[in-house]
Amino acid sequence: MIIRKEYKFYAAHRNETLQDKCSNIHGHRYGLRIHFEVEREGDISTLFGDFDDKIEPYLKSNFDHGMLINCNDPLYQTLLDHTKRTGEHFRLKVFDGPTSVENLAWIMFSEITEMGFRLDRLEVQETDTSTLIYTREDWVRDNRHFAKSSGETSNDEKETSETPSNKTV
Ligand SMILES: Nc1nc2c(c(=O)[nH]1)N=C([C@H](O)[C@H](O)COP(=O)(O)OP(=O)(O)OP(=O)(O)O)CN2
Repeated sequence: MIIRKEYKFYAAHRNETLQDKCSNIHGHRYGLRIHFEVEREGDISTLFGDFDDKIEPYLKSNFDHGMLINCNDPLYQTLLDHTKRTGEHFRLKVFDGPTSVENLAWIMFSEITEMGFRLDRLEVQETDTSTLIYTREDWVRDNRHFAKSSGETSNDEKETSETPSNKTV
């Protein structure tokens, strides 16, 4: 059985690796459709509120009204220097690679799995016309890829030992 829950957050980012408009700092209203695998016990499965109790604070503290940033982007150091100089802090979700919707989906799939949920798929809508549908198979394949690229043995369903944002897709 699948329960699909919808969430959204607003965040800035840029893709400095694309030599086009996307290398400018810009923002999106990211739409999420999270497909949770659930089992019913008696008349009901997981309560809808049980998902919200974990996902909403996760999005608020990590993403909403923040910036997705590649730690290899020179802009990241600029932001850190600003914080050092002024004491002003920003909400930054740090990626170890470009802040593509593919990398975002992998990080979120991993971190929501870490909360104890089992996901069937995760849909991330970045613009009015573009949505990434990221399945469990995609996630397992990415885990193997990252494990191989970091020379670790991957236990398929487990994310690699490093935190998700230390990897790129
Ligand atoms: N495969 C991917 N392609 C693109 C990504 C991505 O993460 N993965 N990201 C972008 C940029 O973030 C950009 O902001 C969106 O690009 P754009 O071409 O404007 O996207 P749409 O055509 O979907 O936007 P509409 O406003 O709906 O026309 C680019 N590509």
